[in-house]
Amino acid sequence: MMFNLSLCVFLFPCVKKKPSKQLRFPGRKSSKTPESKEMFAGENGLQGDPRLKAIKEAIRVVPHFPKPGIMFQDITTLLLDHKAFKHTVDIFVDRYRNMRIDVVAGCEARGFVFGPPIALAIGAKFVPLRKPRKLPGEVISEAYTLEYGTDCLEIHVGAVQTGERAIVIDDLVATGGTLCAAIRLLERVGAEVVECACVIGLPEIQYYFSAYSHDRPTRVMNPGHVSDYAAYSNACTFAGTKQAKWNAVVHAY
Ligand SMILES: O=P(O)(O)OC[C@H]1O[C@H](OP(=O)(O)OP(=O)(O)O)[C@H](O)[C@@H]1O
Ligand SMILES: Nc1ncnc2[nH]cnc12
Repeated sequence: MMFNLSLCVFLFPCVKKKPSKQLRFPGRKSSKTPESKEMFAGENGLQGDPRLKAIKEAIRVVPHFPKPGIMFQDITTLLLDHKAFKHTVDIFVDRYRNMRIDVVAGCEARGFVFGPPIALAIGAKFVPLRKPRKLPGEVISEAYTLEYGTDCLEIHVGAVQTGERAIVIDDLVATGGTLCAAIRLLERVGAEVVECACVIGLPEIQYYFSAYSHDRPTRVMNPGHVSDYAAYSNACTFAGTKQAKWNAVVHAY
């Protein structure tokens, strides 16, 4: 996996050196630990729920897209299966409907697919976090690093009020860079980020987020794979910034 170290140091000043072997996956035989499969289901009464299997089976995995080595998790096939798509939204709605959520923030582009139906169902506003130069009003921006490149997210100033309770929705967490940028944006405009929710979690990020962070969970349903170095960087970002006290724990399926 290509990784641009100078960019990493610029974006994530808490990352000073490459993770040691021990930091990478100590004691792990496989990235798909039994605990990881059980945590989300256990906490949400979903253990053995056939909907999770249906969701996972509806997601197509395309090897070597958009670059050699990337196992691309394609949610467009999930959208073709209206039952599996509805199950996906229902699972998140069940979790968030009684959590006093004011804001559902979706990350462009695939967070725009899952975020709005969740927002409508729980009675929250939907706030798009967009790629640069797409929002017409006054914006603030956050740069981040991805599994296969770098990017930036923006939010409209005034879309979220100080003290509002927000969740961040996306289809997938790979390195965690997008979620980190989304959290930073929402916190800069005064929101309280309660949780991040993704349909798909890539297993390596689960390890790093579990190792480096604590209280604020990130909810995911399905596993894939990821650049562990970039995941490490983003987990360190959580641990090394003002968000340290409510970081993320990813539960992969
Ligand atoms: O955890 P990360 O390493 O940040 O990667 C996850 C992000 O990458 C993908 O989006 P992408 O930026 O490719 O944009 P797209 O949805 O417009 O294709 C995906 O939909 C997530 O938003
Ligand atoms: N492996 C992957 N599949 C789909 N979207 C992604 N975004 C980052 N990594 C991805």
